[in-house]
Amino acid sequence: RKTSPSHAGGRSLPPSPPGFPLLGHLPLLGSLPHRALLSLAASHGPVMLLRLGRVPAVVVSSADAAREALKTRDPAFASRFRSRMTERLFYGCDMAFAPYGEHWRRARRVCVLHLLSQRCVLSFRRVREQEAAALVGRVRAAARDGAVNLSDLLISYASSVTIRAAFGDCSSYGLGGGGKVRKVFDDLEELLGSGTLGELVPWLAWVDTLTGLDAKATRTFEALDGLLEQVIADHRERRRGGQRVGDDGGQRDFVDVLLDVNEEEDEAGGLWFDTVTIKAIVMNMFVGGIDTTFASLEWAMAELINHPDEMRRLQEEIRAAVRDDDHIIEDHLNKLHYLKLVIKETLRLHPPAPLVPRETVEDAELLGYHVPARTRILVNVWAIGREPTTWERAEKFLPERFAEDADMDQYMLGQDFTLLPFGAGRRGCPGAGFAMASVELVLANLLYHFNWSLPGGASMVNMDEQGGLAVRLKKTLHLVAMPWCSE
Ligand code: HEM
Repeated sequence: RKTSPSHAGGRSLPPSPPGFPLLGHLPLLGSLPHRALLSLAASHGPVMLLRLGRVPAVVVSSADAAREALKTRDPAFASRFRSRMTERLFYGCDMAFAPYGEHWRRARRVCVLHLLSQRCVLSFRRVREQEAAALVGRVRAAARDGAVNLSDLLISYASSVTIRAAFGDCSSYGLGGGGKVRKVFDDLEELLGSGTLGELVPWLAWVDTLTGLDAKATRTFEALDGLLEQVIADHRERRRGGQRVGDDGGQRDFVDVLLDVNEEEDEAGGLWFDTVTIKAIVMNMFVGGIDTTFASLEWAMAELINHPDEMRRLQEEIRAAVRDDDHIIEDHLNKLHYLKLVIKETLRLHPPAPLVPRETVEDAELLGYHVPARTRILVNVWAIGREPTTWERAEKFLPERFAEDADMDQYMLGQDFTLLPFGAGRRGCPGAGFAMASVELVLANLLYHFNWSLPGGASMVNMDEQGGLAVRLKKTLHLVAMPWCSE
C-alpha cells in the first residue's frame, strides 16, 4: 500500500499510511503497538504521521530522528499529552504527564534535586539492601516447595523499595503483604496502560463505561487518594509533635522531603506546592518506578535462562567478587562490570517503556517534515534499539557488544540516541539512577545465592510480550532455584 503525500501550508507533513474512516490508524496498532509501528516504519520511514481516531500522532523510529527531536529541537518536543485518565488519576497537577511549562519545571526541579539525585538514591541504600535480603529469604523458602513464582517476588521487591522510599516506615498501612494494595496498584497500571477510547474516538466513549473502565478509575482513584491522605496526615502529625523522620539519623522519605520543600517555598512566599501536588508527585513515583523496575528484572532473568553461558559468566564474576560475604551489598557492585553489560543489553532488547510519549509545544521540523504544534509524538525506542544499521545481529542477546564502551552509563543520561530506554533531553527519566541501583543489587543477589533453571527440564523461556504501561513477559516466570553455597 502506498504512502499518502500530505501538506500543511506548502510544507510537507510526514508520510502517512492509508488508514480507516473515523478510526484512522488505530486498528493497525494491535496489542503491542511498538511492534506494529516498526513494521509500518519499514514501509513509510523513520518519521510518519498517523491518526489515532481524531488525534494526529507522529511516530519517530530512528536514532537520527530521535536525536533531532529529543536533543536538537528538545524544547519544541518537550510537552506531554494529558489524557482524561491521567488527569483523573493524578489530580491534573502531576509532573510526569504535565504539559511543558512552569508547573512541570518546578515539580521536576524538586524531583531531580530532592528526591532522585545521586545523594538521595544513595540514602535509600539500606532500604534496597534489606529488601534484597528479604527477597533472597523468600526465594529460599519458596524453593523448598518446587518452582518459584519469581515474577510475583520481583514485583513485590520493586513495590516495597518504592513504597518505603516514598512513605518511610509503612508497617501501619498494611502495605507489606501485597493483597488489597497490590490490587489497587495493578488496577492503576492497567488503567494507565489502557487509555480511554472515548478520547480518541468520541462517538465510542460509551465503550469506556460499558467495559467498566470508568467505574474502575473511580474506585482506584478513591483507594489511592485515601491512602495518600492518611500517609501525609500521619507525617504532618509527627512533624507537629516536633519529630521529623531523619532527625534520629533514620531514613527521610519522599513525603517528608516534599513537605519540607513545601514549607520552605511557603516561607519564601507563594503556595505552589500544595498537598494535592505532593500526592500527584508521589503517585508519579509509583507509576514511573515500580513496573518498569520489575519488568527490567524479569526480562534480565528470562534472557539469562535462555543464555546459560552468559548466566554462568555473570555468576562467576559475582561469586569471585563477593567471596566470603554472606550478602551482597552495594559496595560489591562496583566490581561487577559484566552485570552492567547484561542489564544494558536487556534494556536494549526490552525497554519497559517502548514508546516514549511526547507532544509538540509549537510548530516544529523533523528530518525536513513539518510537525504542527500539539501533535502527539511517539518515539519508538524499542525499534531504535533494533535498528540493523546500528546493531550487528540486532535480535541477539549479546552483552559483550558493550564491552568496549568508554562511558557505560551514557545511555542512562539520555546521551546515546541509539539506546534510549530512559528517553532523553529535558523530559528524560529522572529515576534512572534509582532504578538501576535496585536492579543491579537484586540481580547480583539472585545470581550469587542460587543456580537457576526452568522446571520440567524445559530449556527456553517463552519471550512473548504483554503490553501495558510497562511491557513485561506475557507468561509468569516460574523457575527452579537451587541454593548455592561457596564451600
Ligand atoms: C528501568 C526503569 C525505568 C525505565 C525504563 C524508565 C523509563 C522512562 C522513560 C522512557 C521516560 C520518558 C522519558 C522521556 O520523555 O524522554 C520516563 C520518565 C519518567 N520516569 Fe522513568 N523509568 C524507569 C524508572 C523510574 C523510576 C525508578 C522513577 C522514580 C522513582 C521514574 C520516574 C519517572 C518520572 C517522574 C518521569 C517523568 C519525567 C518528566 O516528565 O519530566 N522512572 N521514565
